[in-house]
Amino acid sequence: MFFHLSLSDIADILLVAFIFYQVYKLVKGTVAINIFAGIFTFYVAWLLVKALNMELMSDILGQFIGMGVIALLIVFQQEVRRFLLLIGSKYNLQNIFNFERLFSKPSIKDEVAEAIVRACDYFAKTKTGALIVLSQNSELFNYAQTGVLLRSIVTEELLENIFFKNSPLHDGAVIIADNKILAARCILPVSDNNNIPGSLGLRHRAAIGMSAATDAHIVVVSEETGNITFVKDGHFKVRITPQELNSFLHNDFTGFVVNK
Ligand SMILES: Nc1ncnc2c1ncn2[C@@H]1O[C@H](COP(=O)(O)OP(=O)(O)OP(=O)(O)O)[C@@H](O)[C@H]1O
Repeated sequence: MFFHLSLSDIADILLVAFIFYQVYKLVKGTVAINIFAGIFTFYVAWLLVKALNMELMSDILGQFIGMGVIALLIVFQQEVRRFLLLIGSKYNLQNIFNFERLFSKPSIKDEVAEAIVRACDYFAKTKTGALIVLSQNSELFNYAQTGVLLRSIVTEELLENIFFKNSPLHDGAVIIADNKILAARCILPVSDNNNIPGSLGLRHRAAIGMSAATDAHIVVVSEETGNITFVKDGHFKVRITPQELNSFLHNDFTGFVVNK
């Protein structure tokens, strides 16, 4: 079968691929990826029934897709707004062609892990509350935007300065992405899980909520007890040692006992 591929067809395909990539990058590692996958499956099914000339089925699916777009816009109006804002932001334009990130596995640099471990050890000894989010595949830019964007290198001194009680940035969470401190004073989603022990307050609930909503790993240091807690996938391990923290930061989860 011969088909003609014009320049505008190529531009069309590239544009669609580009938009899909941007949407995928935005939702990768968050719960929204499931919604994205669901919509995509629905759309493919619609194309299939249309190609097979199944008129009734394609009509029903077509109606659903037409209404679905409006429903999605209403349900996700905040996210859509942020997404549109994001497109024009300087940050995103700098990273828009970063295809490398899509295929590379996130890894933490030794010096970054070391700075985090030393700072957390200091927080534990001085009973300084801290909340540090480590991005994995998701950029977490939406969450970073709730705080103060820093984009600075990770040092023990800077982390200690941020969480110092009188610092204007000490409230909320620090987000570390791509081995940089992306933002401080960020607001995280608080978990409403009833099984979380009452001894764990809002800081820990925010860490657990964040780990359930995204693929991020979170380190919490309690102001009350000085305990270091590591959180991932909605699970947490309380009272970890600096050595354990170092292993977990390097994605070695031997000994990560699951608590819910
Ligand atoms: N949604 C949130 N996002 C980010 N940070 C939060 C959030 N909720 C609370 N925090 C941080 O947690 C602090 C309050 O911690 P709280 O004492 O309630 O928690 P905790 O888990 O008992 O911790 P600690 O053991 O340190 O007392 C706030 O000052 C703020 O810095």
